Amino acid sequence: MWIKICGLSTDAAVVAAVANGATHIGFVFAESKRQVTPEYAKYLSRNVPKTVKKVGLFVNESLANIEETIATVSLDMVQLHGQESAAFADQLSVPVIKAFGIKDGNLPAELLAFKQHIILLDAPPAKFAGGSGHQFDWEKVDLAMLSGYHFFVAGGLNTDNVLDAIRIFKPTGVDVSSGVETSGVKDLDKIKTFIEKSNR
Ligand SMILES: O=C(O)c1ccccc1N[C@@H]1O[C@H](COP(=O)(O)O)[C@@H](O)[C@H]1O
Repeated sequence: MWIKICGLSTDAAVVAAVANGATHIGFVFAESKRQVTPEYAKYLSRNVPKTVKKVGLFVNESLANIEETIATVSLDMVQLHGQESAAFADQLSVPVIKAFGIKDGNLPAELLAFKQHIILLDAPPAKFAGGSGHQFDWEKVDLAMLSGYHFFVAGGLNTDNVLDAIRIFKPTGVDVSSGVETSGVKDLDKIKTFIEKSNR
């Protein structure tokens, strides 16, 4: 199971994610209360082993700026959380996770064009493009449409519901940000519990 802990902005949270077995860690470079600069993400990454994938999250950012951040931080992957096209994703130099906000359980037709990329299912955008802690309507999703895709489930996951998400979707991975926070700050115990439960 891929386990991605996203929106990291402190050494303690990075250490907790890595030490407890996260396979992916995420840094937000888009507008967000979790936004970090490329230089700071590079600093936070200094002791992260190569086995843990560093993912940079962007929303409708230019190709040039994304590539510059990939180089500065040595990102392994990028997560595109806006309206980026498959043609845009195809041009990036590292593997891409493309996020889709799922409304009323409807998977977008666009999914087909992203077949060679990794998909991330999230709640529809609210104030920001993501990271709202909101869940989408799991029961309405046509799971057969996800056959053949590598995909993360995200959106409002937490230590209480991650096992249900895994049971229902049988995803390649799970992704969390708000659900491992307390009062808006990454909670080291919740990170540990989330990873342990995801690995069950
Ligand atoms: O985390 C953010 O602040 C963020 C900002 C803009 C776009 C996406 C963002 N986060 C991603 O949203 C999903 C769901 O997050 P949550 O667990 O519901 O808080 C996840 O992929 C985050 O990486």
